[in-house]
Amino acid sequence: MATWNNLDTLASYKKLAGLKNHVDIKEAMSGENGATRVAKYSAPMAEGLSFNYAAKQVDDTVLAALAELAEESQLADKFEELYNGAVINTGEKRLVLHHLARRQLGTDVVVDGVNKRDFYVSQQQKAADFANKVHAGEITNAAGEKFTTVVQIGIGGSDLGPRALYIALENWAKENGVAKMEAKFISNVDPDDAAAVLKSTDLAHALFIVVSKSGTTLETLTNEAFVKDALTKAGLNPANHMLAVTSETSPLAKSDDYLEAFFMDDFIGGRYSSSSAVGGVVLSLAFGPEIFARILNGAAEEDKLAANKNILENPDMLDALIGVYERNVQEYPSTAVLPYSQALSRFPAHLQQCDMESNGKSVNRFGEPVNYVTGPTIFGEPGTNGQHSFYQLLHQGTDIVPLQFVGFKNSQIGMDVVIEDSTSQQKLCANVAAQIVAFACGKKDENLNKNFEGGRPSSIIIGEQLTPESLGALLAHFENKIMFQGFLWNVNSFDQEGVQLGKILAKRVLAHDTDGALKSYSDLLNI
Ligand SMILES: O=P(O)(O)OC[C@H]1O[C@H](O)[C@H](O)[C@@H](O)[C@@H]1O
Repeated sequence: MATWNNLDTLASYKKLAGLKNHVDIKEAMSGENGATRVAKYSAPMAEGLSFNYAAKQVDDTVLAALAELAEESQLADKFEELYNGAVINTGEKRLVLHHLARRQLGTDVVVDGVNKRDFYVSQQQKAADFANKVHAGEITNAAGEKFTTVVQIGIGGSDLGPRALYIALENWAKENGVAKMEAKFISNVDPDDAAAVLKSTDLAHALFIVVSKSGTTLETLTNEAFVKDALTKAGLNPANHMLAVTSETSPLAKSDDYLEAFFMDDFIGGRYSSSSAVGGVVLSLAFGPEIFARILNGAAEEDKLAANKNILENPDMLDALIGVYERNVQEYPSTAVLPYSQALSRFPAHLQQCDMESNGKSVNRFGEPVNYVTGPTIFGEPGTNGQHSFYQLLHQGTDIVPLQFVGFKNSQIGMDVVIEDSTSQQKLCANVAAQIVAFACGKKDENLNKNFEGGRPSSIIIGEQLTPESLGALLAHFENKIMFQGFLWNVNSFDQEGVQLGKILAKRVLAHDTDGALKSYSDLLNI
């Protein structure tokens, strides 16, 4: 059994803390040194991806200290315990089994007589069979016509991951002849969200998936009622158009109002649920079950690498360790995720939840306050768009923001044009290469307003093309990175008590049970 200790009690952490500013990135990345580092500091990921950390503030000395930290904090042992079914989510006393939904790792985990691997596989099979029947026209609307659109109703983890994955493969699927149904998403309780989607959707040919692990989320239940109302007003029977994805213990599971229900369980956290039926049903309907299976395979391949004890061969663990060095030793408050891929436009939004809801904690896994900083603020946008927006602060602002770039050598659609001797894809990739060096090396100018200090660290994940497999590997990389960081900070990354208070107060506002400032704001907003 691994032992769980606070980061600041570890001898290896104290050693690491002595290496503050050990590497001058500007110097390290200039001239031939830079070229040597780019070749040397790269770790293969699954599915042809690679994690290049040449422009991070590391050298062999820092890496050796990070390896000691990984060993002393027993990261690999903790991961092994997690996927073999230990109660890692101490706050809710739950297992953490999203890796098992990808089938590859670990022994069989049996809870209350149920083999969990078999359970997840059976739900995937059920989603696959259902999707195949919809595509074949064996499951149709009341008029016997095929469904053409699928609309997911969910929020947080029941929206962000599946939506990011759908958008990531939408064009790829069309290009590769596997686009089966258009997918849309309703998440916000703002009535304009549901209204806009409903107005642009052919209701008679649409399937709606109500996705809520708990089955109690206000926004989702409200939007479900909103959609049912629209279906009824259109003369359609909601029971012929609605599906549910929920946990077996949720109130939704007991309803007969759905054409079909698919299940996950309490051992898969909302923000880690893309690999379960939460992502599986919508993605199998949109692209076919084979494509969803390919995403899972990519994730499973990355998970295998995450089990490696050697940090130089474990890009997920290494990324996590470098992130903790940046956060706790270098004291950088935030991290930007910058995919140079329009298809990944919602991936940073997914990571915002996955990372900040997991590691935005002030107490350790035993409920005691920690004396060090934990999860950084995460934000991001695709490049090159971000360059024309917030990169000013990243280049010349007073805070240093570590950067995580993602880039692909090839586009998904392949349509391109040569303008001034280069393709658009080449321009995209040229920009990410330029940014890494600009951030690291800077450029001296006598005019301080035009001076670039440099010394701003970044890493890049490079792939051939964004495919189902590489997307799965990318998803798993960040999930595993976040998990390892939670282990290092000794926090429970798998609960989210911090979201409760706002929900409780909103209920009080709606019940007119307010006083003080809550009453004043309620009045100002005309509630
Ligand atoms: O899937 P649900 O139970 O409806 O939950 C949806 C989301 O809402 C909650 O407030 C949590 O903060 C998220 O972790 C969760 O993903």
